[in-house]
Amino acid sequence: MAEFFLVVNAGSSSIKFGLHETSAPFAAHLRGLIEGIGTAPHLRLRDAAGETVLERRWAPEGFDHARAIGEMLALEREALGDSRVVAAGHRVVHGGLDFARPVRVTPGILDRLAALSPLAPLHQPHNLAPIRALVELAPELPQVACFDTAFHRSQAPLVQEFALPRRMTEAGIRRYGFHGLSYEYIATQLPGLGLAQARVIVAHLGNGASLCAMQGGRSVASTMGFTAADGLMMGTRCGALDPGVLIHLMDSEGMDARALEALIYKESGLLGVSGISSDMRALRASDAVEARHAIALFVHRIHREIGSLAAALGGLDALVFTAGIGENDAATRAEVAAGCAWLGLTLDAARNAAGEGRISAEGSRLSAWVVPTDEEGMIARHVVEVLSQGMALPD
Ligand SMILES: Nc1ncnc2c1ncn2[C@@H]1O[C@H](COP(=O)(O)OP(=O)(O)O)[C@@H](O)[C@H]1O
Ligand SMILES: CC(=O)OP(=O)(O)O
Ligand SMILES: [Mg+2]
Repeated sequence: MAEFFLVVNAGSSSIKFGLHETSAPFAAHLRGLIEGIGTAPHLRLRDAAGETVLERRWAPEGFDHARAIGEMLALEREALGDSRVVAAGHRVVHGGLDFARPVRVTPGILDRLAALSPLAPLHQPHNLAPIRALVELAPELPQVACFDTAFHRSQAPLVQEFALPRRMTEAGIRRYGFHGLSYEYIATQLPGLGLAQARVIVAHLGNGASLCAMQGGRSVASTMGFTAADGLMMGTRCGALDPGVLIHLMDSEGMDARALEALIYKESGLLGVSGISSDMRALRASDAVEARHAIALFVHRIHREIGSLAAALGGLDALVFTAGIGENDAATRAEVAAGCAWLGLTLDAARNAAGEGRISAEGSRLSAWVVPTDEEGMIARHVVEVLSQGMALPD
């Protein structure tokens, strides 16, 4: 009987899941994506060869993350047939101060992770819900939580600090950084590209977006901070914002914490600026001047932050694009690259249009790449690491 890991990666607008083999390279037997939660829910199920085997669409009303989890578990049961799931691995966005590596989930750990939900309101509750659902359905199933924040713990202590009073830093109000499973996976790919020791900025541009400065396979700095609201402009998040704006809105519009949370996480970014959509595909397809303006601001923020991270690295050798926009939107890559000419980047238009591997021109001082991320494969690898430390997989 075939055995698989169930891997679940709940993002802010999507749930990715897969049945992965239990040994390296942890190939996916089946991959599912439910995207457009909140806008236009759409499921695509792919087999091991990457062929689409099922597509489904739902009306957005009432189709929330809980509904998506229910659909995922039903599809998983249907797909398993005679096979079985021997462990589950989950992306959990915030590990706080305590979780710097993946852990096997226990009821006590689940409570500690739930306490971090206010620090990642768009993610943490959605990350924990499938864990709880599986505890109910299969209490004996080993479950492993893998953290987006863990990869960034290699950063120097100074880099992780805000200029706040010391007692606050000691209480854990620090820069954590996110998208760590994606960056960790990309780090495993860099040696194969001849970039093992290079100074690299990885641009994870999805619905959530961040940059990571990396060298020698480790995170040196990142644009995200205490929460996944910091740094770049995103689908619905504003990114870095003068803290004075928040105080002004409290004073002038009487906004409280919940109203500010909705503003900075759900009503801003590409959606708020364009007034059209949080989805880059919709903005590219639109003729509206507001769509072009939102994209221009998105790209401008990336330019600014690339400068900052290049400084943190003391120079830059390579730029890597990944995630939904980074992997699929050649126009965004070209616009980002145009603002990196001063760093010595020239794109090869044909390679950029092809969107795989090296996309910089011959002779470009700074090289540029498209590397598809694999957060799910990284999670499967962590499941094996964690379970082989503590216990054998159940037979
Ligand atoms: N073909 C495409 N062209 C342009 N943008 C795309 C394309 N496919 C996906 N995207 C963008 O990627 C986003 C989703 O990225 P993803 O990394 O899957 O997000 P998340 O994990 O945060 O839900 C979409 O909101 C959309 O903006
Ligand atoms: C941390 C984060 O922003 O994740 P996502 O891109 O999946 O929303
Ligand atoms: Mg994501």
